[in-house]
Amino acid sequence: MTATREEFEARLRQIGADRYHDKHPFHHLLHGGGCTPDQVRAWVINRYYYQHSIPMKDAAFMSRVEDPEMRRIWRSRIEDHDGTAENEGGIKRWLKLAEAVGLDPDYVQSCEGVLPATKFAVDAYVRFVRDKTLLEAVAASLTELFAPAIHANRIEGLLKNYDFANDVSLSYFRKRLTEAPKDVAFGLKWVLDHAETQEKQDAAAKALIFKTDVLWSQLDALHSAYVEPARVPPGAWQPGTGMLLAKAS
Ligand SMILES: O=C(O)c1cc(C(=O)O)c2c(n1)C(=O)C(=O)c1cc(C(=O)O)[nH]c1-2
Repeated sequence: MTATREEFEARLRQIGADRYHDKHPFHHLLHGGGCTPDQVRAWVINRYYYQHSIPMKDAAFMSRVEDPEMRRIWRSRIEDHDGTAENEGGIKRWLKLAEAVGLDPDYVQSCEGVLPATKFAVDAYVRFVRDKTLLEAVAASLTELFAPAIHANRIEGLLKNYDFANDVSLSYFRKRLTEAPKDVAFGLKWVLDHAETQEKQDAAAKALIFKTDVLWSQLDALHSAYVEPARVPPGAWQPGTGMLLAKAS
C-alpha cells in the first residue's frame, strides 16, 4: 500500500534529521569557532565549487522540463545564483566571503586547488540531475528543506567567533534565508504531488539520501585534508597560496 502524503513527507524529513550535514564534525568546528583561518579558507574554496555548479545543475534540469510554467518557476534558482545584472547574485556574494577571509577571488573562481572528492561529489550531483527522472532530480534538491536552519546557525556562529564575519561577508547566507524556502515550498509540493506510487516514493527518498551523501562527502574530504592529521591530496590547495596580498605584492 502506498504511504499517505503526510507519511511520505515525514519520511523525507526524517532523512534530513538522520543524515543532513549539519551533524558533520567539520560544521561543528566551523560554527563553534574551532577552525583556523586556513581551515575556513579551505572550506570557502571547496564550497565555491558547489556554488558554481548549482546553476549548471539547474540549467541541466530545465533543459529537460517540457512545461513552460515549471521552467519559469525553476529559472529563479539560476537568477538567485547568477544574478539578473552584473555584480549581483549568490556567486558574487560568495566571492565577498572569499575576499573577507583573505583569498583572491580570481583564484577561488579558477577552481584550482579544489579537492578531488569535492569534484567527484558535486559533479555526481550535476550528472544525477541530468540523467535521472525529474522526480528524482527535484527530490534531490529537497535538502534545502534543512538549509535555512544551518544557514541561521552559521550566521550566528561565524559572527560570534570570527573577525572576518560581518553583514557583507555573510550576505550570501542571509539572502539564502529567503531564497531557499521559496524554492523548497515549490519542490516539496511537486514531489508530494508526483510521487503517487510507493515505487516513486521510494525513488524520491533514495534521491534525497543520495544528495545528503553528496553534501556529507564534501565535508569528509575537507576534514581529511585540512584537520590534523592533515592529508592534503596532490594538487589541492596549500595554505599560503591564492591569497589576496600575494597578488598585490
Ligand atoms: O550551506 C548549506 O548547508 C547549503 C546546503 C544546500 C543543500 O542542502 O543542498 C544548499 C545550499 N547551502 C545553498 O546555499 C544553495 O544554494 C543550494 C542549492 C541547492 C540545490 O540542491 O539546488 N542546495 C543548496
